Amino acid sequence: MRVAVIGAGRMGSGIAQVFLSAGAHVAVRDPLIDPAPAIGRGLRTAQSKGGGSADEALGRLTVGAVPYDSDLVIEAVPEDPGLKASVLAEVEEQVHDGAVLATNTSSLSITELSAALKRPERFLGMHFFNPVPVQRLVELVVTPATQVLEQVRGYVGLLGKTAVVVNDSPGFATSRLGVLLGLEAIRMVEEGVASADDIDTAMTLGYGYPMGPLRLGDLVGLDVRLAIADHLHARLGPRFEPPELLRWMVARGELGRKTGRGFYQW
Ligand SMILES: NC(=O)c1ccc[n+]([C@@H]2O[C@H](COP(=O)([O-])OP(=O)(O)OC[C@H]3O[C@@H](n4cnc5c(N)ncnc54)[C@H](O)[C@@H]3O)[C@@H](O)[C@H]2O)c1
Repeated sequence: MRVAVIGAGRMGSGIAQVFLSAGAHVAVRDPLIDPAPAIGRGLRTAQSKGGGSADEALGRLTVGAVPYDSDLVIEAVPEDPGLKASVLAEVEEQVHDGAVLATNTSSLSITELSAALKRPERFLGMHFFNPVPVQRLVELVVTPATQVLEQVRGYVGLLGKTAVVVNDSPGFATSRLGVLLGLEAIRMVEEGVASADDIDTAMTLGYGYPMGPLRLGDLVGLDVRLAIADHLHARLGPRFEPPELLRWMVARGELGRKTGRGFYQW
């Protein structure tokens, strides 16, 4: 199979790596960085854990042009609707009519992005999670026009990952539920119901979550959490209104692990 990945940052290089590991030919296009070193490092790590030959897989990587005969093109450029729409429209012209186009957006409307395309029936969201080689879920986000779901479900199976299917709606399934839980946990700290540590322990030991919602917020970045909450608040209404405590922490630069302080000291 032939896959093209547009944008080779954190997500694009991971997506390229897992398709190479699954035996695909992969072309990667990024105007700013050479993706080969990061992908090579990822493939060598996978090899050391029992994966296939990194050198053999790297032999199937090309950098630059998107091949006309690509089966699947995955866009992973920054989260900017105008940039994504123009990249998708441009690449649609460069591949054959039967190619599938996918976006790795984590928050934008798939329906709105599909307005830029001539073949919206061959387009959907393929939401991978970070780090791509480790995370087992791919959220497939479809519009009423999408006709390539079963084909793409097969591609996810080739990667050894699990697909869930979500109709295009704000926050898809993952952010909508994950952010709601995180916001309520912050409101509980704000109201003095319990400490951050006790709220997280309640969910890890009581409900079997691998990580509590406040620790997860610190890892994701509280500024990122706030931006998603603002987006969902605007689209889905008051139940996503960000708590004052979250705004206040972000304003003070308490963003979680990346600044050394959030609900925890890092
Ligand atoms: N980082 C995450 O945890 C995560 C998780 C799921 C989804 N996403 C989504 O994945 C997408 C990419 O995120 P990321 O974290 O990899 O970003 P990133 O900033 O690490 O990488 C984006 C890459 O796109 C490149 N780029 C910019 N303009 C381009 C163009 N016109 N053509 C080709 N490449 C171009 C940049 O040079 C950069 O290397 C975003 O839509 C983001 O919302 C991110």
